[in-house]
Amino acid sequence: MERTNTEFSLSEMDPTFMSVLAATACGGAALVLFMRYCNRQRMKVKIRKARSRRDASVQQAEQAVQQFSTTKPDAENARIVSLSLTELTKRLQEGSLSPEEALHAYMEKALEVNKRLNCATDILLESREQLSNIENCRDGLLYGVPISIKDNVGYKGHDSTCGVLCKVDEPAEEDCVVVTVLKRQGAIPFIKTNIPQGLLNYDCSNPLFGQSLNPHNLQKTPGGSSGGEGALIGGGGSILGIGTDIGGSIRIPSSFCGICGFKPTSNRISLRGLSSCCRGQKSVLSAVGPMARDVDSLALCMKALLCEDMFALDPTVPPMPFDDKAYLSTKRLRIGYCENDGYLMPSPSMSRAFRETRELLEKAGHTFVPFTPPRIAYAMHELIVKGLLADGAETLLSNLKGGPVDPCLMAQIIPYRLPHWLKKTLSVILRPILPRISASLSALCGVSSVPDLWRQHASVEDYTHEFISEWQRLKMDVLLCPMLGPAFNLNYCGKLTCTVHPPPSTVPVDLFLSV
Ligand SMILES: CCCCCCCC/C=C\CCCCCCCC(=O)NCC(=O)O
Repeated sequence: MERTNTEFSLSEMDPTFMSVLAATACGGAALVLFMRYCNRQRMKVKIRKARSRRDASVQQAEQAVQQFSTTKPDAENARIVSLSLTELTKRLQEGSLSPEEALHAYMEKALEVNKRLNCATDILLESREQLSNIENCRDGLLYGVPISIKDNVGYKGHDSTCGVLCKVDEPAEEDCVVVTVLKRQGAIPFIKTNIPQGLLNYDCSNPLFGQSLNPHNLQKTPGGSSGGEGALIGGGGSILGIGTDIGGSIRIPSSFCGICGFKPTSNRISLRGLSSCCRGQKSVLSAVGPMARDVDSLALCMKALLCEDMFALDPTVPPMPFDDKAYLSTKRLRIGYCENDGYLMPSPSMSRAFRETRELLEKAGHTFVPFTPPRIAYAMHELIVKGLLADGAETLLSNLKGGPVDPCLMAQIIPYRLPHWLKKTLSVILRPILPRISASLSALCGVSSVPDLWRQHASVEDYTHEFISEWQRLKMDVLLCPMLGPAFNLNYCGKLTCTVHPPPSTVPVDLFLSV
């Protein structure tokens, strides 16, 4: 057969051209490999830097504690860290205990807990400098109380990493509003605590600081994302901590670690100066709140925060002080209850805890009415998942760029990374057999346009009113519902958000209340 003049074989090509082609290909491949190598080195340097900074602060704190114990050998540290917050504040205010003693007792205990649970990301050595003018805060509600803050709570001169590499070496220029107000109330932030990478997860591990462990069982997670707080407070290394919560980040670690946590309405406490990996997301709002050993401590912290200072520093916060009358009221309540929302079934131990709580409250004279949250599957997929990831997870994924993905997040991230068309196709194929996975995959695509985002926001608004109307129709004062728990195994939480069915549990649990 005759050849056309456009056909030619490789063997007939000019050897010089061939060599240039081969050299270009090799050079290109070498360049890619070199860039990858450089990127990996940069990544390692950042991780090493963050860790060594944390380790150096731990070492300096150990020395400070050592030094203090030689100058004050009779300090009753074990006794100090066993006091409740009410007792501690009383002793500090009457002067039978100094802020210096309280701080060093807690620093010693926190360092011990951190060794066991790996829950600290930074020790705030400035806390010792704060002691020199702490007398100016003598009238503060938290005068001399050492407190812990979650990694993403801005503290001047320190990183708020959110567990991602791109936020290393980006120290806060100022204390955030919450820290400023707490300091003015006499509190002494002395430690920052660990989080899961990107904060959108219920475990507590990231490539910078590693995995935090549960204070009651080292095989389990403390939960997330305020997991370092849960571990530290549950382990006795802090008496009061500050966490943040969008979809359970205060409540879940509180449940897993056997402590109390409170998620106020968003913007009841200022969010100014806090770090996030999905800033600007407005469908499911974040909130700052306290975590502690008992409910009275949560109330005291809320009371301290809801003051003129906060309302002046962040005028977007409604100037509503803490309602002492409502908190102290002994009025019988009308309590809505929902043991099973039909979407996530509580574990047997959590059901038992729920029923025992209900019985106790009924005996105390409170009235119970059944409450069913409206359209729960729709709310989960269309409002929560679609809202949190309205951008198709682009912002979260861009925050993870340039670094390894933590094993606790991997299962959750894989579907986020699928191309849009594949998520949509899989969603259609899976609809008849796995309707929840199908709905989640569709929601993971996010919104398609600005009008679609507005529609999503409008749907959230409508749902909120639907929920409130049902609450009002039943004349409820509060709602009692179970919390996720007991604590899960390490690395399980990312899979939970993928499979969205209840975790099997054989661990007996005591009564953990989410307030
Ligand atoms: C096979 C495909 C199914 C994939 C389904 C994945 C659905 C996951 C969607 C969203 C994840 C939601 C995680 C929410 C975690 C919230 C934690 C939190 O409150 N963080 C906020 C904070 O710390 O401030």
